Amino acid sequence: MYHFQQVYLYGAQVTSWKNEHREELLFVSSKAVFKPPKAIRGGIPLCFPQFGSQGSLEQHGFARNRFWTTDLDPPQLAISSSNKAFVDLILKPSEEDAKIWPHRYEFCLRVSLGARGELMLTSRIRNTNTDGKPFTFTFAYHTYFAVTDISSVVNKVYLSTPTKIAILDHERKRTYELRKDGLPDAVVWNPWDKNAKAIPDFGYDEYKRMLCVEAACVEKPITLRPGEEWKGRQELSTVPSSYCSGQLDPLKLLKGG
Ligand SMILES: O=P(O)(O)OC[C@H]1O[C@H](O)[C@H](O)[C@@H](O)[C@@H]1O
Repeated sequence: MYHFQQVYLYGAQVTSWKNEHREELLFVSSKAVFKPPKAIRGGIPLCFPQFGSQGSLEQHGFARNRFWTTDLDPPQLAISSSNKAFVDLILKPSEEDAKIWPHRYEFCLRVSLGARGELMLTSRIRNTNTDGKPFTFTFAYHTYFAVTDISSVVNKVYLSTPTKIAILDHERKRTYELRKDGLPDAVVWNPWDKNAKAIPDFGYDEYKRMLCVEAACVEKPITLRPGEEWKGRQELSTVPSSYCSGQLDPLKLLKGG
């Protein structure tokens, strides 16, 4: 039995995902601030409509800093027998948002937990502009994975990555599997010691126990015309093995189904 402890509606951010041993699989800083208007340092913030600082908006866009509401009329999505526990959330622009990003949209997010404990996030973004104008955005699931001890990781954007990514935690003999659709890029980030000290909501030495692997669409921004919809999906699961143990070959994992 897996435990899905918390879906935080602020920023529609998942802040906890536990396995059958009640071990936390996501990292949240001990100094994280759970108070608007600030993104929570950890979990899975959503970056929209801008990833990073390349653009006129605040870093990673505003979606992670907004209150979302429960979507009472969600778009039709297939519900399999193994995917019955879910919550539908929606974000629409406020008048203030429209001043900094002059577009109308509906961002529908479904967060679901599968029978094997897999955590799935499906984002559907629709252009609802009535002035006939298209809009363009970049996007990422900025997932903070909890790891035992970070070894050698650099801040990099990988373009056109495979749809499956494996993150190996040798010490815990745990491998995270990240599957993604509609998200061709992947950003790997860890602030490391000096930068971590400059982040106020990040605890001393906590950089050693986290790794962000972000399923993203950053190289080629997405453009939607009115009425068009984009879908981006991320699925996280774990397998109790590691490359070191010889039970899992990452190359086979990436090639496999
Ligand atoms: O501090 P934040 O705005 O949450 O951003 C945290 C980090 O996110 C991404 O991974 C970027 O590549 C980093 O440059 C950035 O520092």
